[in-house]
Amino acid sequence: METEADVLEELLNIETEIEDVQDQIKLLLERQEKLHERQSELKFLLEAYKASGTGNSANENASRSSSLEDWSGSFEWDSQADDVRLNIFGIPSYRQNQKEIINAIMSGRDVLVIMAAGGGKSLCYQLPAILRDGVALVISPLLSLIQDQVMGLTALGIPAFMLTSTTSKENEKFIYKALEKGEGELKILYVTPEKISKSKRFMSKLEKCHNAGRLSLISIDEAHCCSQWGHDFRPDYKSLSILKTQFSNVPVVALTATATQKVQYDVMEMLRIPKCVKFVSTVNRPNLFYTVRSKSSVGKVVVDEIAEFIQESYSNSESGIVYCFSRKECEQVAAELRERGIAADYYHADMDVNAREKVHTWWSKNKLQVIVGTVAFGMGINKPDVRFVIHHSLSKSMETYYQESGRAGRDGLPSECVLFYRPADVPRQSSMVFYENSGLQNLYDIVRYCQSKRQCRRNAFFRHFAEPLQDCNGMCDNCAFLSEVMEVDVSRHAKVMVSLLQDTQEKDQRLTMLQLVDKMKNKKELGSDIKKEEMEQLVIQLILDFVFKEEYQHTAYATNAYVTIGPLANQVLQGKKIVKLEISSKQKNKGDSMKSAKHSLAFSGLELKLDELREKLSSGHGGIFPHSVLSSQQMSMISSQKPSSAQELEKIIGKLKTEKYGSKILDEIKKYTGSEPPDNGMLNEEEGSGNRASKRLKTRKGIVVIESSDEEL
Ligand SMILES: Nc1ncnc2c1ncn2[C@@H]1O[C@H](COP(=O)(O)OP(=O)(O)OP(=O)(O)O)[C@@H](O)[C@H]1O
Repeated sequence: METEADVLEELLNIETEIEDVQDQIKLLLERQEKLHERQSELKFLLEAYKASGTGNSANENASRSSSLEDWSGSFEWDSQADDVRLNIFGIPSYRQNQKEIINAIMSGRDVLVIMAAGGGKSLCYQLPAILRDGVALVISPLLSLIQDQVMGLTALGIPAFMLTSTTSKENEKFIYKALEKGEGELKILYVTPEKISKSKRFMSKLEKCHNAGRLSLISIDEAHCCSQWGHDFRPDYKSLSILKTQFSNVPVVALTATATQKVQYDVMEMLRIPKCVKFVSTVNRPNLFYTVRSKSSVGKVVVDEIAEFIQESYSNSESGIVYCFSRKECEQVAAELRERGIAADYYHADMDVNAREKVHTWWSKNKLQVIVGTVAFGMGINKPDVRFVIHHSLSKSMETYYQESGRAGRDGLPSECVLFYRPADVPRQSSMVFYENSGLQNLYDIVRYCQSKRQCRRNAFFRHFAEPLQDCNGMCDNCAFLSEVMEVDVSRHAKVMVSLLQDTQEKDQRLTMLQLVDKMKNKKELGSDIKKEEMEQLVIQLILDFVFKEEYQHTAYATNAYVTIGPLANQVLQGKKIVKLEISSKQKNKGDSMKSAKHSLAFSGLELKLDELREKLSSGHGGIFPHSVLSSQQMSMISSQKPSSAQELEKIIGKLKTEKYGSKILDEIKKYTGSEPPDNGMLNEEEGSGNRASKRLKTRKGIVVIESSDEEL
């Protein structure tokens, strides 16, 4: 006979089960959304494969245009464009996609350009701006970016101006006259998006310029700021939709370094350019070496390790950035690096503009080696020779990390990106991003990147940006150091953890991640077979696997993140879900790892430069260098990495004398020139008749072995 208590119990059980089912439905719906997203990405990829007609070559698909139109052919402006490129910009040849983009713009089409940092986006709109009649309008989000661009263009003798809060009355008058009446020389005008959204006066002058047929093109830099899904949404970018509506016959060029499929669609919609020609270059940055290092729970140890890394690897004051989570942390880390003898200063949004500008300028002029910044130190950094970007803590998404780490090596030379990861940093970030669109999903993606000890870091980027995989060439820690990683079954630990958390919740109590790990220490039945750090890793793994979830509580001062039971917790309790953790069985000596990384970097740097030499030497000389010196992948990797001067070459190859691989490459050179390199001075290129290519090789080798040379390549 059922009693009232029995009924009540069953009712409670059913209610709990309903909640459980609802959680699972939510989870499945989220999963469905992700699958839909991936489905459309894969369809896009398939189209790209078909368009290239290759079916399976990742490299050939690294650069994609959305339409089958051929923009690489001959156009009537070719010779004029070549002339401007060479004689005004001083650029000897186009990089991947540049010519095609210029041709599409010159043909009057709207264009969306996705090109990695340092890829050369500016030329794509600046060159057509010079070729086309009239004034090109460029919208760029930051004053500092605009100032740099205008300064650079002015130095090249191009009539470029900006209309911002810093513009003098005199210049403003000149600009308005030029727009309205076509008086004076104005080819490129930079404004911030606020000008479009807030200045009626400016918009009316622009309209007059357009009505007189003098608005040549509209370029929108950092176009991802249009999208709420992007990592840097700016409300003022929304108002840019007016441009295409008002000036429908003027080509719009939207440019950004990164945009997922979702962001691309969003940008096209926002800017009203649905039929634009899309040029997507690879996100691959072959010169960047990606590493994730485990981060100590002791703050001083982390700074010690960062300082050691900088002093060991970049003792010649090579520039770098250290990204921190908070303003306070920035100031602290900068001070501690200074105590350790490193010229470092901090940069964050809480400083006044002058102080920030001063730090940025000092760093740009190499008077300061390291900037320790928050995300505020972001767009507008165009220093080409940043050799390392260190993340003192986790970024909030893969996109943000790609952008921030991508500030390294814009000059194409080998550079390092190191992320210090500690599971305890996850709740710090999650309590900041959980209210953002897809904030947690995005954060968990980068957390997966950090937790993995096996997956190629580069592949994680390719997957994230839905791009065909390319070879990493050993340029990430997981590919370069095959440390022994075991997949350990920790289902037993997970079960105990779930029970513990359930018990706590039943008592109406909450636990943070660290409190949960702390309580696990007292569970004698588990022994001590997994360490505290691994236990932390396990909590995060369980969050990623939907066994746990994070919940937030606001206090007057902060938002706290707690770990609570997630939709798949019962599966673990019932033994239906196996939980595995990647654990390094033999921790590699960090010093050794970094040294090998340096060798690997130096080697790849040498190969980059040697391939350049090989290409140059073999052209017209029947191939003096054998292909065996370099793999074809390395050669294809090289083609986009051209050193522009002997100085660049020298810097890399200067290591020949000391680095492990130097002698190997010297031997190769000897083999193919048949002689020792001259150990003083350089051979005159015009000297002698004999094998000129071989002499030129010796000449290059002169650069290799001699400290100084100003010969241009
Ligand atoms: N075809 C080329 N050959 C050699 N150098 C080039 C070429 N195109 C551009 N560059 C140079 O490459 C550097 C980076 O170019 P640019 O500033 O346009 O990059 P970007 O794509 O805008 O990068 P970011 O997104 O980081 O701002 C500049 O110094 C530029 O002069």
